[in-house]
Amino acid sequence: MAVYTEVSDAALGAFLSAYEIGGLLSYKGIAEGVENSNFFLHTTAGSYILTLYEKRVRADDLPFFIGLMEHLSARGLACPQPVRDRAGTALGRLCGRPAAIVSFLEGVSVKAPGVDHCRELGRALARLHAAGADFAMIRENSLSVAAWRPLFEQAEAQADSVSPGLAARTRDDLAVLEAGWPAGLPRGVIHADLFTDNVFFIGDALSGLIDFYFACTDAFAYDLAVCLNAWCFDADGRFDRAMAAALIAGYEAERPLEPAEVAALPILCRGAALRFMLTRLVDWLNVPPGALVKPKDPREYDRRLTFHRQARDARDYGWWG
Ligand SMILES: Nc1ncnc2c1ncn2[C@@H]1O[C@H](COP(=O)(O)OP(=O)(O)O)[C@@H](O)[C@H]1O
Ligand SMILES: N[C@@H](CCOP(=O)(O)O)C(=O)O
Repeated sequence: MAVYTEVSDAALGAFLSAYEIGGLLSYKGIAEGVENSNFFLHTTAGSYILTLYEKRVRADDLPFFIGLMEHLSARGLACPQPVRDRAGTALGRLCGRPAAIVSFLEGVSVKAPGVDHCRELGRALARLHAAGADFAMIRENSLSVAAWRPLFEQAEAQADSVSPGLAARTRDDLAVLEAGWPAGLPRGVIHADLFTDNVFFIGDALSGLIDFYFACTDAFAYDLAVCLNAWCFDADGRFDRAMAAALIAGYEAERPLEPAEVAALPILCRGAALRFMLTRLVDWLNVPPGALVKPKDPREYDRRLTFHRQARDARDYGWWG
């Protein structure tokens, strides 16, 4: 359960008094998520999500995240809409943390996605990229290639205790990725963390995207690479090319990839896998005492890297041109 900061009834009541969202009927900590503390709020006016921003979220970045959700909602993308208080502010402070209230989205995340889910996801990802095109703010990706070696250095000494040989494998990956990381690809607003738990469906239809707290300005194809990693490996860690083909086809139905993006897909996928392996590894080795959180397993992404290391070109990822 990701609740790093406990919120008392009294503190929440005082915080909510600044908003026009009715009287509080109930609230509870949300079991899913790993980054922030999230609470489900039920008020006389409806349902909302309260987020207290924790560790990896920099306060300076919050105006980007809040502004982006407002921008995307205004363009019809189904994503959380920040709620402003009576003073017109969407960012407050609660229990010593920056905090915001956003609209509640209906839908459920799929644990075992299929081809149709992947096609829908691809379309939604391309629509997100299009809807962000005229968003004025810039946020560089603070978890891109330059951040990976410093992350690894935090965990290097203990890496082999998590998986034998992990330190050496990671050193090799870093050398390849730092030498060959592509520059100059089409870029704009990307989600950068569109895992299955951040995508809601109602029946077979995609109903919303959540969790924009890694969103940034980076290569569109890197976002696709994050999704290929998160959606297209089965429970045993085998890559499912049919799901990947559907994801890419869904994306290309809205926004065809440029040749340079197609050529870069293998290295982008390898880099995306390393990024999640490293943040998971650091978290795995540093669970805060008393935190109600289940860290995610870095070994899942160590296994994905085995696939990416031997991939030759975009066809290995289901792209058929
Ligand atoms: N706007 C929303 N509508 C409905 N549920 C939400 C919303 N935002 C978050 N949640 C719920 O809270 C969980 C954790 O949110 P998330 O933003 O992924 O947290 P974290 O950033 O801590 O990983 C989600 O898996 C979902 O169940
Ligand atoms: N998606 C990341 C962890 C971030 O968690 P989220 O709940 O914010 O998606 C991972 O799987 O490592």
